[in-house]
Amino acid sequence: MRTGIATVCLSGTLKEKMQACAIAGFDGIEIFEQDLVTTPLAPEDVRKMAADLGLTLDLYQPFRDFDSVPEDLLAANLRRAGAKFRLMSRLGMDTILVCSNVATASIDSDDLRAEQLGRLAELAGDHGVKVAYEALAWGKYVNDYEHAHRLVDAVDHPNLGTCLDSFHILSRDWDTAPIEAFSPEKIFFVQVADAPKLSLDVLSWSRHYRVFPGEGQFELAKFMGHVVRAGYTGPVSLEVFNDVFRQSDVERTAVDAMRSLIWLEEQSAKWLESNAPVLSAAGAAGAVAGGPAAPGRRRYPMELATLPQVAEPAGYNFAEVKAVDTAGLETVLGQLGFGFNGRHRTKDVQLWTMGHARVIVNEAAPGSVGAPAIAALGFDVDSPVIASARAQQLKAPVVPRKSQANEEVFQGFAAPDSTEIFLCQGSPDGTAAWTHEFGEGLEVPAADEPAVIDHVNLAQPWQHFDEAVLFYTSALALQPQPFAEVPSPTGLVRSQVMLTEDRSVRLVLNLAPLIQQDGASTSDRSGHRTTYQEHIAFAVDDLVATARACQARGLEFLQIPANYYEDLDARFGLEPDFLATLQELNLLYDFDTDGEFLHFYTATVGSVFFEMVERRGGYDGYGAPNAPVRHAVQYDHQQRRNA
Ligand SMILES: O=C(O)c1ccc(O)c(O)c1
Ligand SMILES: [Mg+2]
Repeated sequence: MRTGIATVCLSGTLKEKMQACAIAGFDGIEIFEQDLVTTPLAPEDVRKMAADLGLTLDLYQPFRDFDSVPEDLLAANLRRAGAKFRLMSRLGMDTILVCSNVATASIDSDDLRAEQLGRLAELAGDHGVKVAYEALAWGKYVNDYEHAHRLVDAVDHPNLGTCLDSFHILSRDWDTAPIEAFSPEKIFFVQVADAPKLSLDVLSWSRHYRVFPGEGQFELAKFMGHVVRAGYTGPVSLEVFNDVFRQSDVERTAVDAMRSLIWLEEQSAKWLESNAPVLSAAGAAGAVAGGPAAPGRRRYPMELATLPQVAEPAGYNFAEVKAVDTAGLETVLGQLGFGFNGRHRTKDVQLWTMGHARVIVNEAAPGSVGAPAIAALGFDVDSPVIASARAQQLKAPVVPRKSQANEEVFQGFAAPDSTEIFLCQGSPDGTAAWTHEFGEGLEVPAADEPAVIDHVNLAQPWQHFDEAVLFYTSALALQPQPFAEVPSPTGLVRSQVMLTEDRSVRLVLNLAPLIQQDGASTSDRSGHRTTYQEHIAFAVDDLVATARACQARGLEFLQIPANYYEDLDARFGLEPDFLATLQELNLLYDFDTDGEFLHFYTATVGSVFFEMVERRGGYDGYGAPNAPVRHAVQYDHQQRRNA
């Protein structure tokens, strides 16, 4: 698959964008007119720079409001087109994108459109260039890709074809299957963009909220499957208008973009394999009569690369918190019921366990880190080597892990928020071999609480949220859920759950408010996380008993306001004794058709706090109605601490 990206996706000057695209490994680019008009480089210099960088210049765009116009305007439009065709020859480019007309003063006649597009195709032919006609989702009369394609067929000129842009097609919910019947010579270009499902007018949605494939909710593998089956072999090019990407670090965004195409290529191959067309009677000759046709691998003109295959992780292996002064963390873990399982033989780290929940406390060198924070997560996978190869092919940055002989070597990567992700060998009984490297001979029994890590909640810098969704989807095979928005005193917190089918891994990504509670910015320009509160949640069988035991050990609970319990009672009409117990112990509660949820939070240590949860029945959420209470109480604490 030939990869491409439109310059409009990225920040910076044309030169910076081109360099970033080359570094990220793109085959080619689309040049947006704005980027060309505003560059001091001559078209010939742009052409040379692209050649030097190994980039093809695949598409010049956009050319607007050409069709469906009165005769006098057509003459002006043809003159305008001629100028652009001459510019393209200086750039060495052969394809221009022409969008369907959005002007209200245009004329609704397909005959007129076909005639005018025919004149444009003639002129393009004279200049040796090609016109790719795209139906904008908000085009005045042409807003459906099949309509655009019918016009192209009616004109039937070798210099006129269509541009298929997944956004314009999927935002309107058009069926993508008819693409397969298009003649591949008439598909001049394919653009891909994903998007979250929003109820917003389609133009605003398109211009501000497109995201890279895998970061939104469109069925792009299916779209691509139909494109591949049509026989298209040209570039698959990202065209993502996004307010965040346009102001983020250009090289980093280009890598995120490239990752999305590598992933989409694999997903498209998978879609084709699992949706292989049933062979016709003639095609199935030789197959057992009447039997189902074998869904064998079919070859298509476009070659699709695949990646090392990984299953979803089987669970959390460990969570690691890091601090210079670890005393506060040790106290809270002990009060929660964790047992100290000794120090590592060669590293300055401690192991704390409760049931199968393992927390590593990393004693950082003075000055190396700020407040205590979540530093790393370990996931159980079938094969750490295969999972690591996959992550590397998806351009995940490798983190070196120093280790001595006889010690388990973890394969590790930096997630977009700089949390280190380690791929560990899973075991059927949930144990971890590496724990032998801790406290040899010092057999401290873990508490008898059968706990596991239920979920981990990580704050994401605002400019890397979408990148994180794609990272965990593509590298770790977690499934993104639709995002929610939680009101907090510092803003609306975007919260998105990533999970495995069986829920053995639940990872919650929260968009850190721009200004955190102490007034500092949550991330510096490079996107490194500073100190937004994050947490690790453990699941137990009997939360009330756990809370009482924690209370007896002196745990400082997050104090929940009385108003909350009045509201709970109003909403659920709880049994008075039960309600009194919840209030006495600062427990939060939720109920839905699947089951019940009880949970509590600890006070915050540095930027980390802990949560204990009990899931009853099939409750699958996280107590979302309680999240605003948690945010408000934590904010209040912070204010008082700062006062
Ligand atoms: O938003 C637009 O106007 C616009 C322009 C060119 C495109 O290719 C496109 O998909 C949208
Ligand atoms: Mg487009």
